[in-house]
Amino acid sequence: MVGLSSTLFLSHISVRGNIGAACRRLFTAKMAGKYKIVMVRHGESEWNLKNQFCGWFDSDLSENGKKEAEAAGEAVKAAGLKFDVAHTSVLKRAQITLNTILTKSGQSDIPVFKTWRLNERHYGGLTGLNKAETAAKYGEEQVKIWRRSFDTPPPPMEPGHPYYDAIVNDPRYANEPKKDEFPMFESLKLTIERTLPYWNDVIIPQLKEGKTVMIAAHGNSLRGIVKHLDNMSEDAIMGLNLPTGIPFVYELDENFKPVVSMKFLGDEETVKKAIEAVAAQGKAK
Ligand SMILES: O=C(OP(=O)(O)O)[C@H](O)COP(=O)(O)O
Repeated sequence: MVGLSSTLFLSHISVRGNIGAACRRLFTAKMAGKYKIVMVRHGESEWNLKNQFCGWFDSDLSENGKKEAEAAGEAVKAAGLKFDVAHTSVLKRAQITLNTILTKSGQSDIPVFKTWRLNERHYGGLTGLNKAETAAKYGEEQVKIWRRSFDTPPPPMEPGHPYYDAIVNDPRYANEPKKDEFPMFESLKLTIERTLPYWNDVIIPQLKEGKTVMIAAHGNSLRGIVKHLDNMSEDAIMGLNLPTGIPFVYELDENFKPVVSMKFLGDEETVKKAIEAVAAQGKAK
């Protein structure tokens, strides 16, 4: 289990190799933001455990992932974080993580919004493939491009794909996304294009009302939000990997620019190891 230490503290680590941004974060971390938002990638899923590209497949949490979600809830409670509203995707690994966090931190009665716009990026034809086997077949460099490039999408999910029907004909998508915008693959760029409208039209207005917001979502849908908030370059975002089940805090100024950026609720060494483990998933072994 990628656990949080029992003596929790807020770690503030640089994971992007961007010295200017790191200095800005260290400097601004001392300033109080006007708006607060806490994000978390769901706990480890069954498919994370099996090292399979998951995307829009609705994988359960693994036993370890359930424990990570509980630890995340304890961390939120220990940090004294209280939310007015929460947002999550339509996928159960994010929803269960959110429910667990809210229950553990004694705030399960807040409004929860669920949207496909916070879904993980659609991994197209890679969905269900083992990442290490894919790296052995196509090369680690190609897998890194598929996983982390900004605008190179994975191959499309064709109608004969083993998970095509389960995803395209899932009743939860009966109303949206519309058939003509239903993705068959997504790059990070495309993911951001459908996530940002939700950020701007739903979440920003709630922040403006003075609400503290929680988001439980996915590695790449959250990387898109982080790229936007921290104004990261396409190169810089390639180096960002998000660990499962470790919440992180943003505080924003009146212009919605971060004054506190990606402050993890976990000890620095644990967070660093969890991030490195995600990055290593694309190795051929
Ligand atoms: O479904 C996925 O993300 P999720 O576990 O955050 O939902 C992807 O398989 C994550 O894979 P990546 O880290 O190779 O982009």
